[in-house]
Amino acid sequence: MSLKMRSSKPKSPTSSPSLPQNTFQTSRWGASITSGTEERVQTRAENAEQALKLSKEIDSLLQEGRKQLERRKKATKILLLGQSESGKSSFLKNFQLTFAPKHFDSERLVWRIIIQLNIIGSIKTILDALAEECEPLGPYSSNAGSPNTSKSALLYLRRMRFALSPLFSIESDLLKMLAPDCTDSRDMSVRAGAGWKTLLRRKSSNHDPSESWDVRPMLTPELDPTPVFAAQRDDIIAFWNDSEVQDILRRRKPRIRDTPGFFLDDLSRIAVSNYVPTDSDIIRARIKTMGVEEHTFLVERGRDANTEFMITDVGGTRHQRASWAPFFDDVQAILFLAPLAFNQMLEEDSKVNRLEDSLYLWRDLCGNRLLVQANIILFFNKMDVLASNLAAGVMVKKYVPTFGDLPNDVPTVTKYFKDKFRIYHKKLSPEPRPFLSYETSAIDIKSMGVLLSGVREAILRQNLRHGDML
Ligand SMILES: Nc1nc2c(ncn2[C@@H]2O[C@H](COP(=O)(O)OP(=O)(O)OP(=O)(O)O)[C@@H](O)[C@H]2O)c(=O)[nH]1
Ligand SMILES: [Mg+2]
Repeated sequence: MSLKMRSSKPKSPTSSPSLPQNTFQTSRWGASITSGTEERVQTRAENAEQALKLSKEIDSLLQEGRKQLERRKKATKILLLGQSESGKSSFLKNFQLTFAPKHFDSERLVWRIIIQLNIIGSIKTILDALAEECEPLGPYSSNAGSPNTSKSALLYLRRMRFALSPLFSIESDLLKMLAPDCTDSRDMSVRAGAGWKTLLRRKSSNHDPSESWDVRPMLTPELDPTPVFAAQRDDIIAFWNDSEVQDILRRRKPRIRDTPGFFLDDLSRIAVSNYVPTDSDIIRARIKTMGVEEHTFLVERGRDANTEFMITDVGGTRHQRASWAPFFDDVQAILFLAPLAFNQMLEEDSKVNRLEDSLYLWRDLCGNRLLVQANIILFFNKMDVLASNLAAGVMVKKYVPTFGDLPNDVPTVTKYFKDKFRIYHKKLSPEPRPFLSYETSAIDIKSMGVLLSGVREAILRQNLRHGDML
């Protein structure tokens, strides 16, 4: 629909032959019939011009609205589901990296801060582990602690705690700004729609997007951990590599290397003043999702350039799952992520095994009548973690006795659990539907790019078949 104005543009009053130029026309006191008429004509002309401008603006707004609606109709609509830490937000980042790399790039420095907060979290985990060993009666006790630890460990702990205190005060200030509900970066979560990325961008010093990412400090000095990391780099690396610290950490579970957002092995590269996160760093950065986040972005290149993605990412902890259902409607595919974490417990409930929890969730989804028409694709994510666990000698039968004496290798273990998911899918689906599953490692960005392109194609084909995309 186009909004057309009936009036045509009137001739300019100054060009009208009926209004001869004379000095009174411009004189304030020369008000005359002639000038009054001219004023009216001029006002009318201005009004008409304004109306025309408004009409054009409305036209272009309507056109933009129409385009948006068209894009939305053609959008690829995906819902990411799965327990907390299953990798949903990492999938989202991979989608953005694959289909909207410029958009992904524009957020690079925002992720630097999250990665730095992740590192502060890991340092705190080490200090806590040391404190439990060396100061069992609290930080003011003179007790040397467990017989396994030396007096020098206690001194080391106290020295590092003091040396790194500026980092902890920056952590506290950053969290107040980003995630006021959290006091520790290890629990850092941001509410959907809180606009934390925008907040960080706004706080950044004027970054010129035409420049490559550089050493420019992103935050005001009091809020920027970068200089402190750069100054303490060698001490932090030595602390992390200290043999006594490593001994203490070896006795603890979960292994610090298995915790999300672990970057201590990369300190020599990251704790520098000109650190810019790599794509892979960004995928590995950890921040918990709270609530439901809807992400919309345009495909930036290729034959589908300018078509839209709408990806809904949800928080996966148990108490958040009730909020998923309203988003089941109107999606073309649900990607369900289920890491084969047979040897781990949920963070929010240490009595519940993660794999069992994923199976429960899967059963609920398969049997859900609201989802009878939905395309559900299952991803056994974190395959690299499974492989490293099995390589380290973790035995499946210790956690899942029915696994028995089957070979404790990746193909057998994967098939064993995949069959369980397949059986529930067949038994509980209200109507027969194909069982689609893939094994992934969301931190392997190259393979993810290929896989996600395939997933998108499949989703589009499916919709073409149903006529929705035409
Ligand atoms: N090693 C490894 N780490 C992964 C993989 N997928 C995700 N991660 C990491 O696991 C952590 C948790 O991933 P997220 O994507 O934040 O998990 P989530 O499902 O969004 O979790 P919630 O937001 O709490 O529901 C992050 O640090 C990721 O980098 C994977 O395949 N392998
Ligand atoms: Mg998340």
